[in-house]
Amino acid sequence: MTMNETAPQSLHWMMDMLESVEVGLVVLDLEFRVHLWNGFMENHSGISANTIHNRVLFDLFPDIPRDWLTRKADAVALLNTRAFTSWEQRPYLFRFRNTRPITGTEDYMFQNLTISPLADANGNVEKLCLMVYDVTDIATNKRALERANAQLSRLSMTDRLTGLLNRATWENLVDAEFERFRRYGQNTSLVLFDIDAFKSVNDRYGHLAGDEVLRHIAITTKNLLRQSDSLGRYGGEEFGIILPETDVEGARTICERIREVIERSEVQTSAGRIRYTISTGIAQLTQTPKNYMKWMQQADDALYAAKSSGRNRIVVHQ
Ligand SMILES: Nc1nc2c(ncn2[C@@H]2O[C@H](COP(=O)(O)OP(=O)(O)OP(=O)(O)O)[C@@H](O)[C@H]2O)c(=O)[nH]1
Repeated sequence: MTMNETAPQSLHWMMDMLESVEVGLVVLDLEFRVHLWNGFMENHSGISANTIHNRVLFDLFPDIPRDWLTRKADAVALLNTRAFTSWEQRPYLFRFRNTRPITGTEDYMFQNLTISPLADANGNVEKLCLMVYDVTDIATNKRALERANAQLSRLSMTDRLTGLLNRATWENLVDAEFERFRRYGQNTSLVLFDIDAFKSVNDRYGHLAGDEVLRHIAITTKNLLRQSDSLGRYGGEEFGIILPETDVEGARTICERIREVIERSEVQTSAGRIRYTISTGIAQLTQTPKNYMKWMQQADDALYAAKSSGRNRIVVHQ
């Protein structure tokens, strides 16, 4: 406002600005009746200022969390201070459709909200101003970044071909299980298994078909295990399972089931139908091994014994 302007003129301009600013402005009295509803609010709600004038906000917006907003507004009026809520605490107050073309992936407009006290000439707070900021772009970017980060950390823990835990991640779990045993002495079994004569599968059907066999073994085995068991791809055609709270007899039963299901399966590949078998070594954790690597060595010795005694069988480390 400059000195030359008359007050009504400046008021007119200011009202124009309030009308057209890209922020939602709502003035409410302490009964939540609406006294100002700017263009932003009209455009996004489809409700005109004339319609909503003097109406109680909650009557036209039954979705607004009444208790929450009342508590906030009471505090603002009582303390005569502003309150702020970000989209991360509450994605939106007014359920407006997202109209941004670029961030059209989100259905609703994300909003930051400020509630300001409006005092009269005597300093009494009788009205409140809600300022509604459209932060859909920021929220969408942040969410996309979070999703990308989550995917990256998932990728760095898993094997690309089979989606199973990769060697490093799985070995860490073996180590953790070993430490748990040292403390609590629970039953735990470790399993290593390996596809028999996999080289001849690759030689006969090609590497891509070999890859399909690896995916088949991953899905088949995973479906036969419990959520609490940890399955990993240890090497090329070698896999490992940690079976917590499982003694050697339990482990043998599970491994026998896996062995049988695989022996009966036929993998449909682009190069033809492939049948295959696996050899398995089991080592239950006892006081003997000094570290988890020794425990893995025991399972690997058992696997070697299964291979050298004819394949398609299970050997338990004694
Ligand atoms: N298709 C495919 N083959 C792989 C992959 N990783 C390792 N291999 C193959 O797995 C085969 C392993 O061969 P070997 O170690 O001789 O073992 P094997 O032929 O299974 O014989 P045994 O284990 O003694 O029964 C090799 O031909 C590797 O090329 C992979 O990611 N994809």
